[in-house]
Amino acid sequence: MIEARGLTKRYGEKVAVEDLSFTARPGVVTGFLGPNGAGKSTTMRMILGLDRPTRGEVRVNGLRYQDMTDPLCQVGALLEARAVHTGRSARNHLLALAQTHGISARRVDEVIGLAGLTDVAGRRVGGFSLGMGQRLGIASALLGDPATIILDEPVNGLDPEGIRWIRNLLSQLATEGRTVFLSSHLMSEMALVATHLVVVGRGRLIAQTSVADFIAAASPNTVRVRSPQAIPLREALAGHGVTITATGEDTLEITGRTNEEIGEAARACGIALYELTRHQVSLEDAFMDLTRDAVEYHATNAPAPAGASAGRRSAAHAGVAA
Ligand SMILES: Nc1ncnc2c1ncn2[C@@H]1O[C@H](COP(=O)(O)OP(=O)(O)OP(=O)(O)O)[C@@H](O)[C@H]1O
Repeated sequence: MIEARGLTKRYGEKVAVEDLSFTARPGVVTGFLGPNGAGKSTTMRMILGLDRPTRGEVRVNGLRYQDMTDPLCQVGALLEARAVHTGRSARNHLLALAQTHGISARRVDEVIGLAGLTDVAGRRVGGFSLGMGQRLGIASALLGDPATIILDEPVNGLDPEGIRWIRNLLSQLATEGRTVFLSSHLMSEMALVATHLVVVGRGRLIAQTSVADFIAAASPNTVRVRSPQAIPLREALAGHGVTITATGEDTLEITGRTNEEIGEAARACGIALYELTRHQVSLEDAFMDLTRDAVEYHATNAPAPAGASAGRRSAAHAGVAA
Protein backbone atom coordinates (compact mmCIF):
# COMPACT_ATOMS: atom_id res chain seq x y z
CA MET A 1 0.00 0.00 0.00
CA ILE A 2 1.25 3.48 -0.89
CA GLU A 3 -0.37 6.43 0.89
CA ALA A 4 0.57 10.00 -0.02
CA ARG A 5 -0.87 12.82 2.09
CA GLY A 6 -0.45 16.46 1.19
CA LEU A 7 2.79 15.65 -0.60
CA THR A 8 4.51 18.81 -1.79
CA LYS A 9 7.93 19.38 -3.39
CA ARG A 10 9.37 22.75 -4.32
CA TYR A 11 12.65 23.34 -6.12
CA GLY A 12 13.24 27.01 -5.37
CA GLU A 13 10.37 28.83 -7.09
CA LYS A 14 9.31 25.73 -9.01
CA VAL A 15 6.50 23.68 -7.48
CA ALA A 16 7.03 20.14 -8.85
CA VAL A 17 4.39 18.45 -6.67
CA GLU A 18 1.64 20.26 -4.78
CA ASP A 19 -0.57 18.95 -1.99
CA LEU A 20 -0.81 15.52 -3.60
CA SER A 21 -2.84 12.86 -1.79
CA PHE A 22 -3.57 9.41 -3.21
CA THR A 23 -3.63 5.75 -2.25
CA ALA A 24 -2.33 2.82 -4.31
CA ARG A 25 -3.89 -0.35 -2.91
CA PRO A 26 -2.67 -3.93 -2.70
CA GLY A 27 -4.01 -6.46 -5.20
CA VAL A 28 -4.34 -4.04 -8.10
CA VAL A 29 -2.08 -2.47 -10.70
CA THR A 30 -2.29 1.32 -10.36
CA GLY A 31 -1.13 3.41 -13.30
CA PHE A 32 0.50 6.76 -12.53
CA LEU A 33 -0.23 9.11 -15.44
CA GLY A 34 0.49 12.71 -16.24
CA PRO A 35 1.86 14.87 -19.06
CA ASN A 36 5.60 15.61 -19.20
CA GLY A 37 6.72 17.59 -16.19
CA ALA A 38 3.58 16.73 -14.18
CA GLY A 39 5.62 15.56 -11.18
CA LYS A 40 5.54 11.77 -11.58
CA SER A 41 9.27 11.15 -11.21
CA THR A 42 9.50 13.60 -8.33
CA THR A 43 6.66 11.77 -6.57
CA MET A 44 8.29 8.39 -7.17
CA ARG A 45 11.60 9.70 -5.84
CA MET A 46 9.85 10.94 -2.67
CA ILE A 47 8.15 7.55 -2.21
CA LEU A 48 11.61 5.97 -2.36
CA GLY A 49 13.28 8.45 -0.03
CA LEU A 50 15.46 9.87 -2.84
CA ASP A 51 13.91 13.31 -2.45
CA ARG A 52 12.61 14.89 0.74
CA PRO A 53 9.09 16.39 0.63
CA THR A 54 8.85 20.11 1.31
CA ARG A 55 5.55 19.33 3.05
CA GLY A 56 3.36 16.28 3.60
CA GLU A 57 4.48 12.67 3.61
CA VAL A 58 4.25 9.39 1.81
CA ARG A 59 4.23 5.94 3.43
CA VAL A 60 4.74 2.50 1.96
CA ASN A 61 3.18 -0.37 3.90
CA GLY A 62 2.63 2.17 6.71
CA LEU A 63 6.30 3.20 6.89
CA ARG A 64 8.30 6.13 5.59
CA TYR A 65 11.09 4.85 3.36
CA GLN A 66 13.82 6.22 5.63
CA ASP A 67 12.34 4.32 8.60
CA MET A 68 12.50 0.93 6.88
CA THR A 69 15.17 -1.44 8.16
CA ASP A 70 14.91 -3.70 5.10
CA PRO A 71 13.75 -1.41 2.24
CA LEU A 72 14.51 -3.94 -0.52
CA CYS A 73 12.08 -6.37 1.14
CA GLN A 74 9.37 -3.69 1.53
CA VAL A 75 9.43 -1.92 -1.79
CA GLY A 76 11.04 -2.92 -5.07
CA ALA A 77 11.67 -0.12 -7.53
CA LEU A 78 12.83 0.39 -11.07
CA LEU A 79 13.53 4.04 -11.72
CA GLU A 80 16.70 4.10 -13.79
CA ALA A 81 17.48 0.80 -15.46
CA ARG A 82 21.00 1.89 -16.43
CA ALA A 83 22.12 2.81 -12.91
CA VAL A 84 24.12 -0.36 -12.36
CA HIS A 85 27.82 -1.18 -12.15
CA THR A 86 28.55 -1.95 -15.80
CA GLY A 87 31.67 -4.08 -15.16
CA ARG A 88 29.81 -6.75 -13.22
CA SER A 89 27.86 -9.69 -14.55
CA ALA A 90 24.10 -9.59 -14.05
CA ARG A 91 24.31 -12.37 -11.45
CA ASN A 92 27.11 -10.65 -9.53
CA HIS A 93 25.21 -7.38 -9.58
CA LEU A 94 22.18 -9.10 -8.06
CA LEU A 95 24.36 -11.05 -5.58
CA ALA A 96 25.96 -7.82 -4.35
CA LEU A 97 22.52 -6.28 -3.88
CA ALA A 98 21.23 -9.42 -2.15
CA GLN A 99 24.14 -9.42 0.32
CA THR A 100 23.16 -5.99 1.66
CA HIS A 101 19.85 -7.52 2.85
CA GLY A 102 20.91 -11.07 3.73
CA ILE A 103 19.01 -12.40 0.71
CA SER A 104 20.07 -15.89 -0.43
CA ALA A 105 21.87 -16.78 -3.69
CA ARG A 106 18.93 -19.10 -4.38
CA ARG A 107 16.59 -16.09 -4.51
CA VAL A 108 19.04 -14.38 -6.89
CA ASP A 109 18.80 -17.33 -9.29
CA GLU A 110 15.02 -17.34 -8.87
CA VAL A 111 14.64 -13.71 -9.99
CA ILE A 112 17.14 -14.27 -12.83
CA GLY A 113 14.80 -17.02 -14.06
CA LEU A 114 11.72 -14.88 -13.49
CA ALA A 115 13.22 -12.06 -15.53
CA GLY A 116 14.22 -14.38 -18.38
CA LEU A 117 17.94 -13.63 -17.89
CA THR A 118 19.23 -17.17 -17.22
CA ASP A 119 21.16 -17.39 -20.51
CA VAL A 120 22.90 -14.03 -20.02
CA ALA A 121 23.35 -14.02 -16.21
CA GLY A 122 27.13 -14.41 -16.56
CA ARG A 123 27.51 -11.60 -19.07
CA ARG A 124 28.75 -8.12 -18.21
CA VAL A 125 25.89 -5.70 -17.70
CA GLY A 126 27.79 -3.10 -19.74
CA GLY A 127 27.04 -5.08 -22.90
CA PHE A 128 23.34 -5.40 -22.18
CA SER A 129 20.71 -4.04 -24.57
CA LEU A 130 18.15 -1.58 -23.21
CA GLY A 131 15.60 -4.39 -22.95
CA MET A 132 17.99 -6.67 -21.04
CA GLY A 133 18.81 -3.74 -18.73
CA GLN A 134 15.09 -3.32 -18.07
CA ARG A 135 14.77 -7.02 -17.24
CA LEU A 136 17.74 -6.75 -14.87
CA GLY A 137 16.16 -3.70 -13.23
CA ILE A 138 12.95 -5.64 -12.73
CA ALA A 139 14.88 -8.62 -11.32
CA SER A 140 16.52 -6.23 -8.82
CA ALA A 141 13.12 -4.79 -7.87
CA LEU A 142 11.76 -8.28 -7.14
CA LEU A 143 14.83 -9.53 -5.29
CA GLY A 144 13.53 -8.85 -1.78
CA ASP A 145 10.08 -10.32 -2.56
CA PRO A 146 8.53 -6.92 -1.69
CA ALA A 147 4.83 -6.28 -1.07
CA THR A 148 5.02 -3.04 -3.06
CA ILE A 149 6.55 -2.59 -6.50
CA ILE A 150 7.18 0.77 -8.17
CA LEU A 151 8.19 0.91 -11.82
CA ASP A 152 8.92 4.01 -13.90
CA GLU A 153 8.35 3.30 -17.61
CA PRO A 154 8.91 -0.47 -17.23
CA VAL A 155 8.26 -1.38 -20.88
CA ASN A 156 10.83 1.10 -22.13
CA GLY A 157 13.13 -0.74 -24.56
CA LEU A 158 11.31 -4.06 -24.38
CA ASP A 159 10.41 -5.97 -27.54
CA PRO A 160 6.83 -7.29 -28.03
CA GLU A 161 7.66 -10.55 -26.25
CA GLY A 162 9.19 -8.57 -23.37
CA ILE A 163 6.17 -6.28 -23.20
CA ARG A 164 3.84 -9.26 -22.98
CA TRP A 165 6.08 -10.82 -20.34
CA ILE A 166 6.01 -7.73 -18.11
CA ARG A 167 2.27 -7.30 -18.61
CA ASN A 168 1.67 -10.84 -17.36
CA LEU A 169 4.21 -10.45 -14.57
CA LEU A 170 2.62 -7.26 -13.22
CA SER A 171 -0.87 -8.79 -13.29
CA GLN A 172 0.50 -11.86 -11.51
CA LEU A 173 2.19 -9.72 -8.83
CA ALA A 174 -1.08 -7.88 -8.20
CA THR A 175 -3.02 -11.16 -8.07
CA GLU A 176 -0.61 -12.27 -5.34
CA GLY A 177 -1.86 -9.29 -3.31
CA ARG A 178 1.04 -6.90 -3.96
CA THR A 179 0.73 -3.19 -4.62
CA VAL A 180 1.92 -2.44 -8.15
CA PHE A 181 2.43 1.24 -9.04
CA LEU A 182 3.75 2.14 -12.45
CA SER A 183 4.15 5.08 -14.78
CA SER A 184 4.14 4.83 -18.55
CA HIS A 185 3.60 7.15 -21.47
CA LEU A 186 2.26 4.22 -23.49
CA MET A 187 -1.46 4.55 -22.92
CA SER A 188 -2.44 1.44 -24.87
CA GLU A 189 -0.10 -0.55 -22.65
CA MET A 190 -1.39 1.09 -19.50
CA ALA A 191 -4.98 0.29 -20.52
CA LEU A 192 -4.04 -3.38 -20.80
CA VAL A 193 -2.25 -3.73 -17.48
CA ALA A 194 -3.65 -1.17 -14.99
CA THR A 195 -7.09 -1.36 -13.40
CA HIS A 196 -6.75 1.85 -11.37
CA LEU A 197 -5.27 5.25 -12.12
CA VAL A 198 -3.74 8.19 -10.34
CA VAL A 199 -3.57 11.09 -12.81
CA VAL A 200 -1.55 14.22 -12.12
CA GLY A 201 -1.08 17.50 -13.95
CA ARG A 202 1.20 20.39 -12.96
CA GLY A 203 2.01 18.58 -9.73
CA ARG A 204 -1.62 18.26 -8.59
CA LEU A 205 -4.05 15.37 -8.47
CA ILE A 206 -6.43 15.40 -11.44
CA ALA A 207 -8.08 12.02 -10.97
CA GLN A 208 -7.99 8.94 -8.81
CA THR A 209 -10.34 6.34 -10.22
CA SER A 210 -10.66 2.99 -11.98
CA VAL A 211 -9.57 2.78 -15.63
CA ALA A 212 -13.13 1.76 -16.58
CA ASP A 213 -14.70 4.81 -14.87
CA PHE A 214 -12.02 7.12 -16.27
CA ILE A 215 -12.81 5.98 -19.83
CA ALA A 216 -16.58 5.90 -19.29
CA ALA A 217 -16.57 9.45 -17.94
CA ALA A 218 -14.78 10.76 -21.05
CA SER A 219 -16.87 8.74 -23.50
CA PRO A 220 -19.94 10.18 -25.20
CA ASN A 221 -23.17 8.45 -24.21
CA THR A 222 -23.69 7.09 -27.73
CA VAL A 223 -24.69 3.63 -28.93
CA ARG A 224 -24.00 2.47 -32.47
CA VAL A 225 -26.58 0.10 -33.90
CA ARG A 226 -26.53 -1.75 -37.19
CA SER A 227 -29.72 -3.38 -38.45
CA PRO A 228 -31.18 -4.33 -41.86
CA GLN A 229 -34.41 -2.68 -40.60
CA ALA A 230 -32.93 0.63 -39.47
CA ILE A 231 -36.00 2.70 -40.40
CA PRO A 232 -38.60 0.78 -38.30
CA LEU A 233 -36.04 0.49 -35.49
CA ARG A 234 -35.62 4.26 -35.52
CA GLU A 235 -39.36 4.68 -35.20
CA ALA A 236 -39.53 2.18 -32.34
CA LEU A 237 -36.82 3.99 -30.38
CA ALA A 238 -37.96 7.59 -30.89
CA GLY A 239 -39.00 9.37 -27.74
CA HIS A 240 -38.36 12.24 -25.35
CA GLY A 241 -34.64 12.86 -24.75
CA VAL A 242 -33.59 10.44 -27.49
CA THR A 243 -31.42 11.55 -30.40
CA ILE A 244 -31.04 9.23 -33.38
CA THR A 245 -28.75 9.94 -36.31
CA ALA A 246 -28.50 7.71 -39.38
CA THR A 247 -24.78 7.42 -40.19
CA GLY A 248 -25.21 4.84 -42.96
CA GLU A 249 -27.90 2.89 -44.78
CA ASP A 250 -28.18 0.34 -41.97
CA THR A 251 -26.44 2.25 -39.14
CA LEU A 252 -27.84 4.49 -36.39
CA GLU A 253 -26.05 6.48 -33.66
CA ILE A 254 -28.33 6.77 -30.66
CA THR A 255 -28.08 8.83 -27.49
CA GLY A 256 -30.59 8.67 -24.65
CA ARG A 257 -31.18 4.89 -24.75
CA THR A 258 -29.17 2.14 -23.06
CA ASN A 259 -27.94 -0.98 -24.88
CA GLU A 260 -30.56 -2.97 -22.97
CA GLU A 261 -33.44 -0.66 -23.98
CA ILE A 262 -32.40 -0.79 -27.62
CA GLY A 263 -32.03 -4.59 -27.58
CA GLU A 264 -35.41 -5.07 -25.90
CA ALA A 265 -37.19 -2.62 -28.26
CA ALA A 266 -35.71 -4.43 -31.27
CA ARG A 267 -36.79 -7.81 -29.91
CA ALA A 268 -40.33 -6.57 -29.22
CA CYS A 269 -40.63 -5.46 -32.87
CA GLY A 270 -38.96 -8.59 -34.27
CA ILE A 271 -36.10 -6.50 -35.66
CA ALA A 272 -32.71 -8.15 -36.20
CA LEU A 273 -29.60 -6.37 -34.86
CA TYR A 274 -26.19 -6.92 -36.45
CA GLU A 275 -24.32 -4.63 -34.04
CA LEU A 276 -25.02 -2.92 -30.70
CA THR A 277 -21.96 -1.07 -29.41
CA ARG A 278 -21.60 1.62 -26.76
CA HIS A 279 -19.06 4.10 -28.02
CA GLN A 280 -15.97 4.20 -25.81
CA VAL A 281 -12.96 6.44 -26.22
CA SER A 282 -9.48 4.98 -25.74
CA LEU A 283 -7.52 5.60 -22.54
CA GLU A 284 -5.30 7.87 -24.61
CA ASP A 285 -8.27 9.99 -25.73
CA ALA A 286 -9.62 10.17 -22.16
CA PHE A 287 -6.18 11.13 -20.87
CA MET A 288 -5.66 13.82 -23.54
CA ASP A 289 -9.10 15.24 -22.83
CA LEU A 290 -8.69 15.36 -19.08
CA THR A 291 -5.12 16.66 -18.96
CA ARG A 292 -5.28 19.14 -21.84
CA ASP A 293 -5.21 22.14 -19.51
CA ALA A 294 -2.44 20.60 -17.42
CA VAL A 295 0.08 20.21 -20.25
CA GLU A 296 3.01 22.57 -19.72
CA TYR A 297 4.20 22.75 -23.33
CA HIS A 298 1.82 22.40 -26.27
CA ALA A 299 3.09 21.90 -29.80
CA THR A 300 2.68 25.25 -31.58
CA ASN A 301 0.52 23.73 -34.34
CA ALA A 302 -1.90 22.19 -31.82
CA PRO A 303 -2.95 24.92 -29.39
CA ALA A 304 -5.15 23.92 -26.46
CA PRO A 305 -8.75 24.91 -27.03
CA ALA A 306 -10.16 27.24 -24.42
CA GLY A 307 -12.81 26.01 -21.98
CA ALA A 308 -13.67 22.61 -20.63
CA SER A 309 -14.93 19.93 -23.01
CA ALA A 310 -17.97 17.73 -22.38
CA GLY A 311 -15.64 14.85 -21.62
CA ARG A 312 -13.81 16.73 -18.93
CA ARG A 313 -17.03 17.93 -17.36
CA SER A 314 -18.38 14.40 -17.16
CA ALA A 315 -15.02 13.07 -15.89
CA ALA A 316 -15.28 15.45 -12.96
CA HIS A 317 -18.58 13.83 -12.06
CA ALA A 318 -17.19 10.32 -11.90
CA GLY A 319 -15.17 10.65 -8.71
CA VAL A 320 -12.45 12.45 -10.57
CA ALA A 321 -10.73 15.20 -8.61
CA ALA A 322 -11.14 18.71 -9.92
N1 LIG B 1 15.93 18.93 -9.41
C1 LIG B 1 15.05 19.76 -9.94
N2 LIG B 1 15.24 21.08 -9.92
C2 LIG B 1 14.35 21.96 -10.46
N3 LIG B 1 13.20 21.57 -11.06
C3 LIG B 1 12.94 20.25 -11.13
C4 LIG B 1 13.85 19.28 -10.57
N4 LIG B 1 13.31 18.04 -10.79
C5 LIG B 1 12.14 18.24 -11.44
N5 LIG B 1 11.93 19.56 -11.64
C6 LIG B 1 10.76 20.17 -12.29
O1 LIG B 1 9.61 19.70 -11.63
C7 LIG B 1 8.58 19.40 -12.56
C8 LIG B 1 8.17 17.95 -12.42
O2 LIG B 1 9.20 17.13 -12.94
P1 LIG B 1 9.13 15.55 -12.99
O3 LIG B 1 10.40 15.06 -13.60
O4 LIG B 1 8.76 15.02 -11.66
O5 LIG B 1 7.90 15.30 -13.99
P2 LIG B 1 7.45 13.98 -14.75
O6 LIG B 1 5.96 13.93 -14.61
O7 LIG B 1 8.21 12.81 -14.25
O8 LIG B 1 7.84 14.30 -16.24
P3 LIG B 1 8.22 13.30 -17.45
O9 LIG B 1 6.95 12.62 -17.85
O10 LIG B 1 8.70 14.25 -18.50
O11 LIG B 1 9.28 12.36 -16.97
C9 LIG B 1 9.11 19.76 -13.94
O12 LIG B 1 8.68 21.06 -14.28
C10 LIG B 1 10.61 19.72 -13.75
O13 LIG B 1 11.25 20.61 -14.64
